[in-house]
Amino acid sequence: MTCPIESFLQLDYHLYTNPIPETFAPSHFISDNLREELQKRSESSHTIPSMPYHVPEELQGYHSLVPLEPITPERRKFVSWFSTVYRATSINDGAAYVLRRIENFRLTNHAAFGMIESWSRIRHPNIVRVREAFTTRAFNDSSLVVCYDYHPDSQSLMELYFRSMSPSILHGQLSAPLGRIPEATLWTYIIQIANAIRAAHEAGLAVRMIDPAKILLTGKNRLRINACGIVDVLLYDTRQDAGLAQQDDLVMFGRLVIALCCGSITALNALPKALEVMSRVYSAEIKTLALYLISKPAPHKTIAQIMELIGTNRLAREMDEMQIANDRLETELMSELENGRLVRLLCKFGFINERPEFAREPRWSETGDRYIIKLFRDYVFHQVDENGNPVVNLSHVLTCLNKLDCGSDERVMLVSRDEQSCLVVSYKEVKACIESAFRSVSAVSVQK
Ligand SMILES: Nc1ncnc2c1ncn2[C@@H]1O[C@H](COP(=O)(O)OP(=O)(O)OP(=O)(O)O)[C@@H](O)[C@H]1O
Repeated sequence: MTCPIESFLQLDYHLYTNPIPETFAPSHFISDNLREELQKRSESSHTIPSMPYHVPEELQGYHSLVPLEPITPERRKFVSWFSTVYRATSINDGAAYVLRRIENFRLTNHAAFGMIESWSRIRHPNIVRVREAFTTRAFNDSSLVVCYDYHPDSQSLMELYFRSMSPSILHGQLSAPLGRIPEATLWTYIIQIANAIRAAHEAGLAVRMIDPAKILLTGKNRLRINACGIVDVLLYDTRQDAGLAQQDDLVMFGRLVIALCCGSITALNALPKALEVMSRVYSAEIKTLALYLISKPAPHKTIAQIMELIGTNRLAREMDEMQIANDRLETELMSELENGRLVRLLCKFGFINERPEFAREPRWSETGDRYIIKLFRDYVFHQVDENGNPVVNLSHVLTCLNKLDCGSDERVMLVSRDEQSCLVVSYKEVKACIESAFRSVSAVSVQK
């Protein structure tokens, strides 16, 4: 989770959708699940821990720094240094980013930042984008800071699959894995990680850290390798040949696959037992792939070959799933597109109806175009039943607004509240009235 500090305020997401009128057709709006997911992301981007924390007010063009993890005594080291991750807002574009600070790190060779530049040129859907790096004394030490894209409400594979487990499982006593990852999901993960490694290797880089704590799940089954480039800077002086480091990537990848299959990060310490668990639970192909990944380096052992081992069938299936997910999102987007259009129409209504400046001039709203708009507003929103009770029918409202927006020739009978006047007009005519009334309001308005 991006905000693991427990005392954060929790929102009840369903308050946004309840109560749902009986006539409410859910297909008019994005699904509750997607709304909840997006709402959580938005909330994560704004939450701050309630416990006190000390951060510089401004840091090389970033402000509003917020730690994304509690600073506890049992912190793990990042290579040989302690690190802290902050969310921060950029002064340049107002967007949120992640700043990973390596504490007490003294940069001896400025050329090391060349590696960050190389990483920043990689734009890949399975790699958290690297933005820039700098050193700073703003934390009262010499710190290295690397800036990454921020993925709100993401969770690392470590948090998702390993941290909630009992210490015996974390420390290698393998039993049937708790919360076993379905094989289809595992293949999705394998393909995405392999794809990220492929992008890095093709650019002549090595990922150097394929660790469950540094792989983020940023959406449903969507992985991104995080914290790229830092190890290149930290170990710049003792850097390894890129080819050897790339071979190491494949071994780390194999270890990760075994850990995910067995539900233990130390599964490799008892390899025969781990392989037995894998054979029991997963297909032979996963075991073959994992064994090949952890095998000794060889000239032909490359990420391209791993892709071949994964097989075109699986890659094609993954592509199908991605396109289906894309279609689903486009459909959801379409319904919100309609809503955006309708909100603009409603705003126009709001600007025109019951303007207090014209209150002393009833002719403004009681004659011509404006009168039609007033009656139409009543027709859309203020319907009553035979007993005079309000009718709240969202479908009626949406249908009318859609017909209005497209200027349909369909006619509608508008009746005044005192039932003394009655007009038959087309939606097209009402639309023209709204346009003209809106134009006359905006002509005398002070544009902001
Ligand atoms: N780019 C990012 N976008 C959103 N959240 C992130 C990003 N990078 C890290 N985080 C979140 O910040 C927190 C700390 O990240 P970090 O990589 O230090 O993980 P960690 O679990 O503390 O690992 P370690 O034990 O190795 O320190 C995690 O909750 C992680 O999900």
